[in-house]
Amino acid sequence: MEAEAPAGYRDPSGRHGAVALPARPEPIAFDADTTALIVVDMQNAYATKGGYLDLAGFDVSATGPVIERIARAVAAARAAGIRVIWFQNGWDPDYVEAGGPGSPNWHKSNALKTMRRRPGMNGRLLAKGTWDYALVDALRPEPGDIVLAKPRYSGFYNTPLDSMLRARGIRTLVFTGIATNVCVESTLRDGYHREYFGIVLADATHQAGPPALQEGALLNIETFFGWVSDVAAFEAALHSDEARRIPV
Ligand SMILES: NC(=O)N/C=C\C(=O)O
Repeated sequence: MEAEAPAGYRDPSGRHGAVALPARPEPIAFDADTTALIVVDMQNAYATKGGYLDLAGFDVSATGPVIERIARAVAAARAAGIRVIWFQNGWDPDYVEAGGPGSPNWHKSNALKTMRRRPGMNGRLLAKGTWDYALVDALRPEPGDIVLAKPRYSGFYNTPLDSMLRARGIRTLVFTGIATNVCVESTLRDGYHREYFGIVLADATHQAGPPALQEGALLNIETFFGWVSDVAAFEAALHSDEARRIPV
C-alpha cells in the first residue's frame, strides 16, 4: 500500500512540503524545519565602500538595497523557525590559511593580488579581526544562528557546514549574500553534489563584476543546479504557511 502523502504541497517535481515557493524554473516545496537560510559573506569586504571588492575595482554601489532585502529574508526565516547560517570569508592575520604560491587561491584571490600590488594594505583585507572581515553593521547574527568562517569560495570546503546541516536534518538551503557568481554559486553547487536542494533569492544577492555575471549565475543555477526566487515571494510563502497553521 502506498504511504499517505504528508499534508502540504507537492511541487511539480513531486517534492512535498508545507511551504510552496514560486521559483524558476518551477515552484519548489519545502518545510521550515528542514530548511536553512544561508547568508553568504555579508562583510564590509564585499558590501561596503572602502572594503576589499571596492578597493580591488569592483562596483559595490548597489549593495544597500541588497542588505535591506537580506535583513527582510532573515526576519522572515527567523519568524518561521528556519535556521539562519552566516558565513564570513577570510583568513588568519598572517594569511597562512590563504595558502602560499602552491595554492591556486594565492594566484586567483583578488584580495591577495590587491595586497601584493599595494603592500601598504597588507593585513587589511579579509583578515580575521579587521573591519574588512566584519559583517556589515546592518546585519547581526542572533542567538540560535550559526556563524561559520570559510577559507575558500565554497561554504562546504574545510568547514563544518555539512555535518551541522546533517545533524539537524536540513535538506533545503535558501541562499542570500555576495557574490552570486562566486561564493553563493560555489556553495550552492557544492550543496547540489551533496544532495541539498538549493534556492537563491535573487534580489538578496549581488555579483562581483559586471551585471552580466549576475544574470549568468542565476541562469546557470536555475538551469542546472537549483531554483531562483525572490525575497517577497519567500516572505509571502512563509506567511501563508504560518497563516495555515493558525487554528481558526
Ligand atoms: N564572497 C565571495 O563571493 N567572494 C568573491 C571573491 C573573493 O572572495 O575574492
